[in-house]
Amino acid sequence: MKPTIALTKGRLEKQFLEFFKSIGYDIEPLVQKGRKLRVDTADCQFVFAKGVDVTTYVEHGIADLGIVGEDVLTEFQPDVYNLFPLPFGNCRMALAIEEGKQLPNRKRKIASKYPAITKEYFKQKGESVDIVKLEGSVELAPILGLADGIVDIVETGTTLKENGLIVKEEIHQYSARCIANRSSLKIKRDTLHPIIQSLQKGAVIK
Ligand SMILES: Nc1ncnc2c1ncn2[C@@H]1O[C@H](COP(=O)(O)OP(=O)(O)OP(=O)(O)O)[C@@H](O)[C@H]1O
Ligand SMILES: O=P(O)(O)OC[C@H]1O[C@H](OP(=O)(O)OP(=O)(O)O)[C@H](O)[C@@H]1O
Repeated sequence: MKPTIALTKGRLEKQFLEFFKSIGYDIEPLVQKGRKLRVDTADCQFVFAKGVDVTTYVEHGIADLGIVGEDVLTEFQPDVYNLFPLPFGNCRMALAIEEGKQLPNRKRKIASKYPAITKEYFKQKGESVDIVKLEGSVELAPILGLADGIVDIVETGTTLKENGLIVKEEIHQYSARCIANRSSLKIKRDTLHPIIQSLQKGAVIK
């Protein structure tokens, strides 16, 4: 049986394919997949899902391995093996505010797609905040007066800059990670070993 790998759709998918090709795997069936969500290559079966769902498929053993952002692992704390970092998906989590403004001297309102990371960050600082959960375009929240600041992913900084925001504090650096189902790793050791080895070796070389 081929190993099943759950791959985060979108940004990480594109970067993973480049990486997978660079370490010698045939990605043609993946490039040609169209809207298919399950695709076989010579070596593996791939399923495509949103990041948090990747962790769910791996946690339940439907996928043996997963490729997911470390931000998702930190936010949702799935019960999986967090195996090793991959050389793509680099970004940072940061607290950002409007340029030229300060956080107010009252209980702060912070908007984020990552309420658990936000809560933990302010808890470490000994501060209780009101968290407003958003699903995207988080940079809008301070501009429109919904929040005093945001906790969000920053890569190039373009989205912050073009919306008049600046990083006030960096919280964490992240990359993509390879995760594994706990029992697959034991039961399917022989099937998984070669692919894990080459992903890990490729990640070190890059
Ligand atoms: N601007 C970015 N630059 C680099 N990596 C990013 C960036 N934004 C997100 N990421 C990383 O890529 C992963 C997938 O992000 P992506 O934007 O494709 O999906 P998402 O925003 O989490 O969900 P959605 O599918 O709703 O857009 C994130 O979990 C994070 O690790
Ligand atoms: O620093 P940058 O390179 O500009 O990237 C950062 C932006 O990318 C992500 O959003 P995404 O594009 O996933 O859209 P979303 O806001 O709808 O989640 C993230 O939430 C930031 O908004």
